[in-house]
Amino acid sequence: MPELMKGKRGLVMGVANDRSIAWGIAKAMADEGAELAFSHQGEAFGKRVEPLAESVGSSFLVDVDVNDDASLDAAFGRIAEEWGSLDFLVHAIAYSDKTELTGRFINTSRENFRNSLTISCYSLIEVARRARPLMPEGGTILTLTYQGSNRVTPFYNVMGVAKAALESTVRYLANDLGPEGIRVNAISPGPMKTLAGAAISGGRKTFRHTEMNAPLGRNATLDCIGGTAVYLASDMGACTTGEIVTVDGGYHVLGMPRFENI
Ligand SMILES: NC(=O)c1ccc[n+]([C@@H]2O[C@H](COP(=O)([O-])OP(=O)(O)OC[C@H]3O[C@@H](n4cnc5c(N)ncnc54)[C@H](O)[C@@H]3O)[C@@H](O)[C@H]2O)c1
Repeated sequence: MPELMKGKRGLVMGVANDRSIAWGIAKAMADEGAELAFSHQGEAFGKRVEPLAESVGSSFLVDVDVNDDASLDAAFGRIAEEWGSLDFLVHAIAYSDKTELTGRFINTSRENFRNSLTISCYSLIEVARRARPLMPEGGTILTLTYQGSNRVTPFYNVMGVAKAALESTVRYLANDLGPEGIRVNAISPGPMKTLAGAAISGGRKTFRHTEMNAPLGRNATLDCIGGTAVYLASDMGACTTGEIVTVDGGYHVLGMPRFENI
């Protein structure tokens, strides 16, 4: 079996548990021979991430809150010290106050707007700036988005705006870093049953609706998302940057649901 990520080292940010999209990506990367470091948000998540990291042969954990510059500096400092370079980075981080992932969009507060966009979008710029000097021979940066960025999805609210900004950020970073051989792409999975997914009101209905109507009749899986991440981060994706790759059973091509489902 070919090991598409053999000899490549990557930092995976955003594993909270074994249902996290970042974990699906980490497993796929490890299966293809990558060496991994993990960032976790705080000690409680650290305890959950530790055994998962161990199961893919990694004991390289760093505690990062993307709102805390010092924790970002420390994490990238350690990578520079221990590895000297980085081949890929996975940014699977998003946050909005749960109370605004329900009800009407018009009630979005300034504080939660600022916080959601800072954590879910601006943090990609922060990590890209720190990863860049560690990628002198080029590298890959991946983030995660959702189609609520360009189509209204019930209760996705401010996260839709944050994901639209994130997708635009992917294009600007891709253009900025392309001449240095650093590729920046996003994967846009359909709804997944994760901690972040559970924060969105009516998440189960969105999951079921997508599954019922998607051309493939199925939702995304951690394995499918992981496989897409391997393609984008490996040399197979060497000519692809600034792209949003959708992994949703084809749901995004629909103009309206099947008649039998209306
Ligand atoms: N679940 C879905 O339906 C779905 C669909 C498409 C895209 N996504 C995106 O996938 C990404 C990963 O989410 P997930 O669904 O795997 O959920 P998850 O809850 O497993 O992961 C979210 C991660 O974000 C981290 N995070 C939040 N605030 C942070 C901060 N201030 N500093 C550092 N880390 C922070 C959490 O610790 C957690 O590990 C997110 O960007 C999410 O928007 C999710």
